[in-house]
Amino acid sequence: MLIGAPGAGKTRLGKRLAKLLDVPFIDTDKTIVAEHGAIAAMFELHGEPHFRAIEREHVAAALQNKAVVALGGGAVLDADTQVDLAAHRVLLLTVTPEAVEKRIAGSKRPLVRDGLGAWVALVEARTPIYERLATRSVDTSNRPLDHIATELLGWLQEERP
Ligand SMILES: Nc1ncnc2c1ncn2[C@@H]1O[C@H](COP(=O)(O)OP(=O)(O)OP(=O)(O)O)[C@@H](O)[C@H]1O
Ligand SMILES: O=C(O)C1=C[C@@H](O)[C@@H](O)[C@H](O)C1
Ligand SMILES: [Mg+2]
Repeated sequence: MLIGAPGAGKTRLGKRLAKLLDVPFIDTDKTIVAEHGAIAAMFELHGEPHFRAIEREHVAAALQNKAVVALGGGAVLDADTQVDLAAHRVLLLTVTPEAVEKRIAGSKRPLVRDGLGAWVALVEARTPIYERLATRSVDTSNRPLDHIATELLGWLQEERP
């Protein structure tokens, strides 16, 4: 399971890891969009609580699979998801504000549309939760994702504790 801030690299790294492990890749943001349309529109039309409830259903379904799963940045806020993650290897991806600034420029992500200040506030508030749930943490700020993926491969191939 991959968790972490918007722009940390969960989707990109998740795809690479799944390929290396030869298992499916599931991105809960993508499965939500496939069923309900754009996330930004869901936030606008129905509000964040509605989105979180749907996100929880998608996370619960995704965790049933033997797959690499990238969770949306805020999925860890759900109490049931926090409980579920205890049974999985959870990789936290971190990134510095400097590095993420380029990545989220012009972003459609609804909670970081107001720029880097909003991103920093969001990440600061969530960091205790991310760190509590993670079994391992990797910073993606200054390294190519391919290197990170290779480094993690051995860890991921180990049996789950
Ligand atoms: N290690 C890296 N080096 C350079 N660019 C990166 C790195 N990791 C991710 N990026 C870039 O940052 C952007 C965001 O990556 P990605 O979509 O994988 O993040 P995410 O964690 O899935 O974000 P979200 O929570 O919004 O889904 C992409 O444009 C990607 O190319
Ligand atoms: O950090 C968040 O709360 C979000 C991150 C994205 O992955 C999406 O799940 C959505 O835009 C909300
Ligand atoms: Mg993503």
